Amino acid sequence: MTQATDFKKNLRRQMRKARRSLKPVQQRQHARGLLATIRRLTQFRRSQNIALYLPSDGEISPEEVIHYCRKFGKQCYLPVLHPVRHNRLWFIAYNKETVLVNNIYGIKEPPLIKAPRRPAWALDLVLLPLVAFDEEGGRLGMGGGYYDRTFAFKQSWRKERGTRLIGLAHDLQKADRLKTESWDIPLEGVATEKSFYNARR
Ligand SMILES: Nc1nc2c(c(=O)[nH]1)N(C=O)[C@@H](CNc1ccc(C(=O)N[C@@H](CCC(=O)O)C(=O)O)cc1)CN2
Ligand SMILES: Nc1ncnc2c1ncn2[C@@H]1O[C@H](COP(=O)(O)OP(=O)(O)OP(=O)(O)O)[C@@H](O)[C@H]1O
Repeated sequence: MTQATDFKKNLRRQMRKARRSLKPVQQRQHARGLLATIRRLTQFRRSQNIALYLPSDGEISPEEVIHYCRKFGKQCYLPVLHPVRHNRLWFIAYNKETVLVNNIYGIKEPPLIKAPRRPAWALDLVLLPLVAFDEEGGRLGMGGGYYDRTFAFKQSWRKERGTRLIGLAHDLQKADRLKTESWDIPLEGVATEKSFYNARR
C-alpha cells in the first residue's frame, strides 16, 4: 500500500471515530448550528431542489435543514445507490410520506419503485456527507467514490454553472490540506455547526 493511501485510511478511521464519539446532546446542538450556518447562504436561499442525506456513523445531521426546507417549500432529495450502474447515486424525492428502507450499508433510503427521481445535473444544490475536509474545498468521503462518479460531469462545466456542491461536517472533521486526486470533485465550500468555509474566496 502506498503512503498516500495509508494516510487516507488512517485519517478516515480517526475522523469516523471522532464523530461517532460525539454525545447525543452535542449531535443535537450541531444539527441546530448547522441549520443556522446553512440558512444564511445565498446558494441555499436561491435553491429549490436540494439533495441531502440521512445521517449514519456519527455524521452531522441535516434533519433540521430538511424540516426547514419543508417549511419553506423547498423540495428535498436523498441519494439512493444505483441498482445497476456501479458506484453511482440516484436522487429520489423525500417527503413526509416517504417510506424508507435500509441500503447495503445500513443507511436509510427511499425505495426506487415509482419514486420521482431527479438527475444529478438538475439539482440546484447538493449538501453532501464527508469524512474529512479542508478549507480549499478538498473532501475525503467514505471511500466508495459515489459522489465523485455521480458528479464527474462537473469537471467539464464552468465552475459557476450548474449544480452547486457544499459539504456538511462537524467542525472537528477539518483537516490540514488534503491531497486531491484527479477524480475528486471540488466543493464550493463546507458548512459546519460553527462556520461556512468558502473555498471560492
Ligand atoms: N449518510 C450517508 N449516505 C450516503 C453516503 C454517505 O457517506 N453518508 N455515501 C457517500 O458516498 C453513499 C454511500 N457510501 C458509503 C460507502 C461506504 C460505507 C461503509 O460503511 N463502508 C464500510 C465498509 C463497506 C463494506 O461493508 O464493504 C466501512 O468503511 O466500514 C458507507 C456508505 C450514499 N449515501
Ligand atoms: N469519476 C470516476 N470514475 C471512475 N472511478 C472513480 C471516479 N471517481 C472516483 N473513482 C474511484 O472510486 C474510488 C474511491 O474514491 P475516493 O477514495 O476518492 O472516494 P470518496 O470520495 O472518499 O467516497 P464517496 O464519494 O463515496 O464518499 C477510487 O478508487 C477511485 O479510483
